[in-house]
Amino acid sequence: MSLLEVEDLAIHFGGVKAVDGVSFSVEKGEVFAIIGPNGAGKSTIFNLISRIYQSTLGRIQFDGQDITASRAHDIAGLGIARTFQNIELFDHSTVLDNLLMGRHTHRRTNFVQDILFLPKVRREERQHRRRVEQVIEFLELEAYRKKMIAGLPYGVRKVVEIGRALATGPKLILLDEPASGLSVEETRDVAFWIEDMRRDMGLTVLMVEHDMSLVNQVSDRVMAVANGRTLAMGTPAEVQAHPDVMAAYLGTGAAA
Ligand SMILES: Nc1ncnc2c1ncn2[C@@H]1O[C@H](COP(=O)(O)OP(=O)(O)OP(=O)(O)O)[C@@H](O)[C@H]1O
Repeated sequence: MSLLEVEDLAIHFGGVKAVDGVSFSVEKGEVFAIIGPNGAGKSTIFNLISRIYQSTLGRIQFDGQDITASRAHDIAGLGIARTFQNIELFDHSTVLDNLLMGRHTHRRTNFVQDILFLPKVRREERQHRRRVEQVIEFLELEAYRKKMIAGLPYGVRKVVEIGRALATGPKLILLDEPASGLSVEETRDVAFWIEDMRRDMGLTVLMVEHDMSLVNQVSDRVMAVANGRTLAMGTPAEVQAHPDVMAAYLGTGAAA
């Protein structure tokens, strides 16, 4: 069974069919990219999977469980983490604290146990810190651990955003335009990290991305969407050569 199965997913905002009957599945350990012109419905697909939006129609299954009606704040606990196109970090907290906040979905102790700082709480706290330290090492964030988010360069904040998602210990990570606003060198680093996430952490990656160099470098399969519908699915080369995809991008050159 696939790790993620999306069947006939649709959401309508008034008259706008933002997503209009999309089906795809992502296998465990796969890097799967969704591409498409602006307004195609890519972020809306992410918002449906992370349960920020409720679908009008369709079904989403994750790890053998129907999550179509799950609550957004239960999603991280199930093993799905995401990053946002517009970076959603706490600007006036340090890198370390932002990553520790990512761990809160795993809190198994209650308020009274926390106040008394029982051994169980201390053990849990050590586990959180261990995981966060692994993420800091993995993403080479040592130099920034005590720095406030607000003072960091954009490229570093993007990496911390990935770190916050990784700190939750997901099975599936949703990356919303991980290369947007990054330099060629920074994009190359993101490509290495995506490959390492898969190889060293056994993660499955679902990514929305406009940067075709990144898509080509890391994706096993690509789905192209336009006007809320699937245009083509296959290897990066197959999808970019598809006549409907070329027509959808005509004039933008984005898929060239
Ligand atoms: N909450 C909402 N209310 C109304 N319309 C919405 C809402 N969210 C998305 N849409 C509409 O759904 C369509 C798809 O938007 P979406 O943001 O998913 O596109 P996208 O492919 O992610 O675009 P981009 O590449 O520019 O981020 C657009 O027409 C958008 O205006």
